[in-house]
Amino acid sequence: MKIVIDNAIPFLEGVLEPYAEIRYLPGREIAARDVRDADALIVRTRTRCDAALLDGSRVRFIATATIGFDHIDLDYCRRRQIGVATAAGCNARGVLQWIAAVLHHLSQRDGWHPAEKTLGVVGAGHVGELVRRYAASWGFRVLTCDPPRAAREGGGDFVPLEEVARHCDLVTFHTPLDATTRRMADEALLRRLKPKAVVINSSRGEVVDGDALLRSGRPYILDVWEHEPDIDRRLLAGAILATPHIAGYSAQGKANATAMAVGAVARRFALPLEGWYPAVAPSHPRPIGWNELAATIGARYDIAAESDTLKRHPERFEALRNGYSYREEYF
Ligand SMILES: NC(=O)C1=CN([C@@H]2O[C@H](COP(=O)(O)OP(=O)(O)OC[C@H]3O[C@@H](n4cnc5c(N)ncnc54)[C@H](O)[C@@H]3O)[C@@H](O)[C@H]2O)C=CC1
Ligand SMILES: O=C(O)C(=O)[C@H](O)COP(=O)(O)O
Repeated sequence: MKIVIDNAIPFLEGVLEPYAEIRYLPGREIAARDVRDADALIVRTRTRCDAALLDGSRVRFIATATIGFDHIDLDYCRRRQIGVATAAGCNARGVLQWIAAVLHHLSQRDGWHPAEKTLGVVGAGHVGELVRRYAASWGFRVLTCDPPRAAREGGGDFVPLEEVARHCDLVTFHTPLDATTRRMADEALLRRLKPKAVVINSSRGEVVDGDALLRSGRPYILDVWEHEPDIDRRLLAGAILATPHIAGYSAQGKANATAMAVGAVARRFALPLEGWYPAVAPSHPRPIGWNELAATIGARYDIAAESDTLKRHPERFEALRNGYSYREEYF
């Protein structure tokens, strides 16, 4: 058996070698000729898994060590009977920490307390639901928009996007990228936001129309970008904070992702690796009050310094991600 693996997936070297021939390659460079004789792929967001990559190959299974899966053509895989496994929820707490750092930075910069602000959460899955819960505990009034959940759960505690736009001082996007969410923050929506409402995007760059965002004059903070790693320099320059798609880069999030990918491959090919987990200290999920957060987040995660680095060196977007010191999850 042969498995082709993105060489930036951490904690993986040596784990699958006893059971398969392994080839590590940079995710962006994995090409059709590399996967032709592979049985399985373990990828990240950097490998587009579609007909161009997979036609004529013998790949039967793809595990992605990421939450998002918009880089995988699921219809094609279904037609070709290629199994796909994702790492649902793996790094949701990493993103929560990024959001906490963002909110704390804004509160310091603009001199407000969460009790004075309404936060809109668009998409309330693994990430959005955590954000909604913690933000409410910090004192924000939280309005949540998630039409698929509202339909499934019969309304629930959800509001239409229109209401988020009308009432929120900050709007954070946590949807997958698909046909319903591509450019959901378009000219029309951005125009309906409050004039000083801050747009925060850590979902996928394509969820927010970057040109429209610039034209709207709304302040914004971005972790994800259209056309990564060749990001729009005007958009970068105008961001309050700009980070290189690392919101989910916590040590525990990466460990979860690798373990979930290994577990999926082990189940599919009957390898004795069920329950394998890397030697990484587990996270300790716990509530954290706003005061404790304010007193600790700066020492744990200097998001302003990270943003300065990206602004000075946008050409290093991918290198900054690949050389990232994964953050520890401490709540
Ligand atoms: N920047 C980063 O490092 C990371 C980014 N992500 C991105 O964040 C996204 C969300 O992650 P999870 O919460 O784990 O996904 P999830 O699948 O658990 O939740 C997504 C939620 O969005 C909702 N949704 C779908 N369409 C919607 C629409 N049109 N309007 C409003 N809500 C809608 C779904 O009903 C679901 O509840 C991922 O798909 C991924 O693209 C995830 C992890 C790290
Ligand atoms: O999990 C996701 O979805 C993400 O966007 C990741 O945190 C970033 O993924 P990679 O850099 O590992 O592709």
